[in-house]
This record gives sequence, structure tokens and C-alpha cells, in this order.
Amino acid sequence: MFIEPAIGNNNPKDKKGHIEVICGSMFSGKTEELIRRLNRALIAKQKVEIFKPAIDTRYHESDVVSHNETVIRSTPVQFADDIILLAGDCDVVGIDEAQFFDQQIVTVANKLATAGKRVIMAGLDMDFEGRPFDPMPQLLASAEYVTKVHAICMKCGDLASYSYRLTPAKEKVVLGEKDSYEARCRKCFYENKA
Ligand SMILES: Nc1ncnc2c1ncn2[C@@H]1O[C@H](COP(=O)(O)OP(=O)(O)O)[C@@H](O)[C@H]1O
Ligand SMILES: Cc1cn([C@H]2C[C@H](O)[C@@H](COP(=O)(O)O)O2)c(=O)[nH]c1=O
Ligand SMILES: [Zn+2]
Repeated sequence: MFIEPAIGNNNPKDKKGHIEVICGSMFSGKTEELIRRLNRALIAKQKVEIFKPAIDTRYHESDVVSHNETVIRSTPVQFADDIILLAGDCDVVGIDEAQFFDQQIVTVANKLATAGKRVIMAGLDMDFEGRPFDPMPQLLASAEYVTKVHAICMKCGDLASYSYRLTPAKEKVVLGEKDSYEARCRKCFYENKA
């Protein structure tokens, strides 16, 4: 379980920003873990701003919603740079579906953290082909704290770190849920692939 570094310290003089990245496959609990951390920051009376890419409207136009239907309000943004303007004087910045942002998200996350904010990001580390999902590798490299969470393989019940696409679509970005993806372990992911 991730334990927050110095969560209760609201003294602006002591503020030291950092980046946390929560990564893993689909259904691995990235959004639930993001919401858990953000709710705890709210309990600690910190000012929290939450963003998600505007393209992700699967469950809700603005809220961040997990597969298990835990919810937190958020602001959808088109470009990573919008986050700098909208973050204002908050203490904590939460970002879901980080893999859908442009490469500028790496500079934005670093700027916010260097300005003293706690930046918590969740995103897919691999795409449906098992390849790194840019810009996640760069975000992982910049992060002080990395948490990799795992789903359950829908084939064998082992731990899963791959997102298997059930449809023939070949584009990198195809929004979907259980209708078009399932979590799989390495063995079951590569089983039917050439
Ligand atoms: N194969 C699976 N493995 C684990 N959890 C699953 C699976 N399929 C559905 N779930 C549900 O998804 C929830 C996690 O959802 P969420 O936090 O939105 O994941 P992520 O953001 O990583 O896609 C779990 O608590 C569980 O209820
Ligand atoms: C693997 C993969 C996934 N996607 C899409 C499918 C979903 O809409 C999101 C991931 O959501 P989650 O909160 O992590 O479950 O990403 C995609 O567009 N391309 C892919 O390769
Ligand atoms: Zn498996």
C-alpha cells in the first residue's frame, strides 16, 4: 500500500513537490488507486485539482470513474498545457488516463512538481500490442514514486499486466471496456499471437 510522503504538512515553506505514477493494464485498479490518494488529500484539507483528457468520455463527460464505479469530479482538458493554467494554487494535481495526453504532459508534470505540487498520474504503461504507451515511459522516468498495479487474467486467473484487444481494430487509440478489452497475463496474452 502506498503511504503518502508528508501528507499533512500544509506549510508553504516546507512544500516540496514530486511526481507519483500509477501504471498497469486495463482493469488493474489504476483509477481506484488514484481516487483513493486524492480522497485522502481532500481529507487532509489540501486543495486538489483533477484532470483527464477530453477524449475519454466513456463513463462521464467530466468525472473520473473507475470500472467499479468509484467517482471523483474532474476537469476534462484538450491539451497538457491547459493543466498549468487550470491547476492554479492547488496543492495536489491528479491526472487520469495520462497515456492519452500529448508529449508536453512530461514538461507539465515536471513544472508542477518543481513548483511544489504533488502530481499523481495514472495511465496504461502498455498498449494492446504490449508496446510502451507514450508518453508513459517518460513520465515513469520522471517520477519519484512508481506504483505498478495488476489485474486478474481473464483466461487463467493469474496476475495480469497486459490489455488484450478482443476486436480486430489496429489503431493505437480505441476507447473501450469489457466489450473490447480483457486483462491477461504474459502467457495468455502471447498465446494466440504469431
Ligand atoms: N480482470 C479484472 N481484474 C481485476 N479487476 C477487474 C477485472 N475486471 C474488472 N475489474 C474491476 O475493475 C476494478 C478496477 O477498475 P479501475 O480502477 O477503473 O481500473 P483501471 O483504471 O486500471 O482500468 C476492480 O476493482 C474490479 O472491480
Ligand atoms: C490497451 C489500449 C487501451 N486503450 C483504451 C481503452 C480504454 O478506453 C482506455 C484505458 O482505460 P483504463 O482506465 O486503463 O481501463 O484506453 C487504447 O486506446 N489503446 C490501447 O492499446
Ligand atoms: Zn493468464
